[in-house]
Amino acid sequence: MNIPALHFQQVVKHFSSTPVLKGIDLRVGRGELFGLVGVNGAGKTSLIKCLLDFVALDAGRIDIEGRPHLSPAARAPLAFLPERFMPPWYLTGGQFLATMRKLHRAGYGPPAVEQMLGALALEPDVLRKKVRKLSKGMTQQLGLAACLLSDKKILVLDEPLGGLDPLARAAVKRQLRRRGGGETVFLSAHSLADVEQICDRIAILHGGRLRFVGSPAACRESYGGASLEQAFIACVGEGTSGAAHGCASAPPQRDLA
Ligand SMILES: Nc1ncnc2c1ncn2[C@@H]1O[C@H](COP(=O)(O)OP(=O)(O)OP(=O)(O)O)[C@@H](O)[C@H]1O
Repeated sequence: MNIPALHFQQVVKHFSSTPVLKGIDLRVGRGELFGLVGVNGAGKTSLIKCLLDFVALDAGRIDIEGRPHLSPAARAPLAFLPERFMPPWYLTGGQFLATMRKLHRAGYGPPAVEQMLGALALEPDVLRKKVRKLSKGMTQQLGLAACLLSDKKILVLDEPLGGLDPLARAAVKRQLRRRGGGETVFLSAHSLADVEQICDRIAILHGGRLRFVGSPAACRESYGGASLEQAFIACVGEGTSGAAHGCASAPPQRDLA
């Protein structure tokens, strides 16, 4: 049997009495580059937090490579880049990467670091600078470098492309597509052009449910529109109750997975 890298089953999450995730079913295959998209506040970060056991599920289950996500051993194959990445301010970039190498129990040395920084279009002097002196984009790139160097099988990246300049974004996308070890990537993003370029499949989260799961091409086909952005707008506009980012009734779902 083909065990998925990530398997969300009827995942429900409320914050106070507000339902954010209303029963998410999703399989992410091994080696897939999977993009989670949705409007601001749709629940993308919440789903990622559920996966990482940063918050408890109200119902449902998540398996990582066939093992319940609540077990620390099940989460061992994950490397994570948070949306608002803030490494310890007092470390230099080099010290941060060395710390992450230990935490990830990875075996890379200075040549791999140098190569990764080059591949991500990041100047090598980030290794000498204190991270508090790095720009937001440079800090994010440093976090991405730690994830990509981690030797972990599943990379969970919350908006890894947000806030990067066009050069850095192109370099990160190239690196994500090129990843050597066949890692699974589960990322959230807002730029649908980026998602279309790099993701094998996407899921559109809206109103607490998945409206669509499938390839970007299938999404365009399903919802029409010349671009994925137009298809996305048609998808999240369909069947809404008029609530800002939610819908009162169960919306239609086109699950092409
Ligand atoms: N700790 C929390 N306590 C209460 N409500 C929360 C908490 N975390 C998230 N929420 C709410 O859950 C909803 C989903 O938030 P979430 O951050 O998951 O959305 P998102 O899709 O990642 O948004 P964005 O694209 O803006 O980053 C929002 O309404 C948010 O206010």
